[in-house]
Amino acid sequence: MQIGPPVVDFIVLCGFLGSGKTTLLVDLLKQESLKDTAVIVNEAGEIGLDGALIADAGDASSTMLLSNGCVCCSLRSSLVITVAELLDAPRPLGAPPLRRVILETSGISRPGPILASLADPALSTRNLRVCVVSTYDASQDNLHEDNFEEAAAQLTAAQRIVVTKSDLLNDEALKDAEHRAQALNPLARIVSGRDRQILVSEALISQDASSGGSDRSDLLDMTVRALSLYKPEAAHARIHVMRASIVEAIDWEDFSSWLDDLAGVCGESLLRVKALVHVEDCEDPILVQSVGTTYGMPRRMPQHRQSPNIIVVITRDLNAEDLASQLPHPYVNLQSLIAPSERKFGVPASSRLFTQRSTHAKS
Ligand SMILES: Nc1nc2c(ncn2[C@@H]2O[C@H](COP(=O)(O)OP(=O)(O)OP(=O)(O)O)[C@@H](O)[C@H]2O)c(=O)[nH]1
Repeated sequence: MQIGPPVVDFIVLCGFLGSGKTTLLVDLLKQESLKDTAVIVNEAGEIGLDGALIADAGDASSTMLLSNGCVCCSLRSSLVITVAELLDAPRPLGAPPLRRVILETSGISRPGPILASLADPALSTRNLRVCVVSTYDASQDNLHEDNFEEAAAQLTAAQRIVVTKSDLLNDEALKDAEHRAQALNPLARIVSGRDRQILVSEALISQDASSGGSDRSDLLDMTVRALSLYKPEAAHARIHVMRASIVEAIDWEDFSSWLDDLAGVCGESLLRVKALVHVEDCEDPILVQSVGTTYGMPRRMPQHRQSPNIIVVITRDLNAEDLASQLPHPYVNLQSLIAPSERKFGVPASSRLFTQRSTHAKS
């Protein structure tokens, strides 16, 4: 029996300027009848061209424009109001209940503040199931120094990275682009392929895209798989993927203060944290995630009682050694996913990517 309002999938579609967000959304609206979907378009300028293209493309039940500002900074309260209005609005005659909202962000938006806005008390009871999807332009350097910070924030926040413009590349170059995208964010699922119809619906409407992987019972498998696909040789020089191990048993207060210290030490350089940890004072492991320095609500995960600890941290311009020296901690040990000796020699064995559940008592 469902308690409370029905689940509405909220897809934050991000990706740097020109990486193919609008084209993806327009293609989706052309190929599917999406009367259960609303679209919100945020454009940093006044012109509203993307909004017009999208409104023309299909039959989403409503298209709303947040223009002349960026949804992650100046328009944060407008986003909350717009989403609340969409959820409260009576449905058009004959339209099914609203199941999905897709927010196309401006190319310069960062997902962290948007996710924080969606956690606003005005929306927190609305049962939004949020998923970040980011486009990755296979034909060029997505992390050019002019756009590095925003693009890094977008790609590392994503549960799904959609490889766009594959038609411009041969098979080998496309594979390289997929590996580069995976190495930026081993926690993301890479959506790629030459069949546009499949790509578009896998990117934006498949069940997987909606759940974001965070509450799926195969979360562990997904994470192990993603990390095992990590190609060290494709790693970006400024993006550091690390794993942390719990050296001795730890309680929740110790672990959460480590998370706070991590955010404090890294500041803007912290891009993503995903952790499933066993703590002494809870029988269930706890899942906690951040996008940027914004942590979501920790959640008990009873279905993962047998899982090992999984703690993955992604930063920019700060490596594990830098962090270890600034964040000394007796119980948590951070290591780079790529040992210096492994950089040239391929994929680390997935069995080494996780710490076993500690059985030590803390002294
Ligand atoms: N060849 C090719 N071109 C594409 C593809 N996707 C997008 N483009 C082109 O890339 C340019 C930018 O695409 P958009 O969809 O507007 O990109 P965007 O991310 O919405 O851009 P902003 O709104 O500026 O952030 C347009 O000229 C598109 O036609 C693709 O899959 N293949």
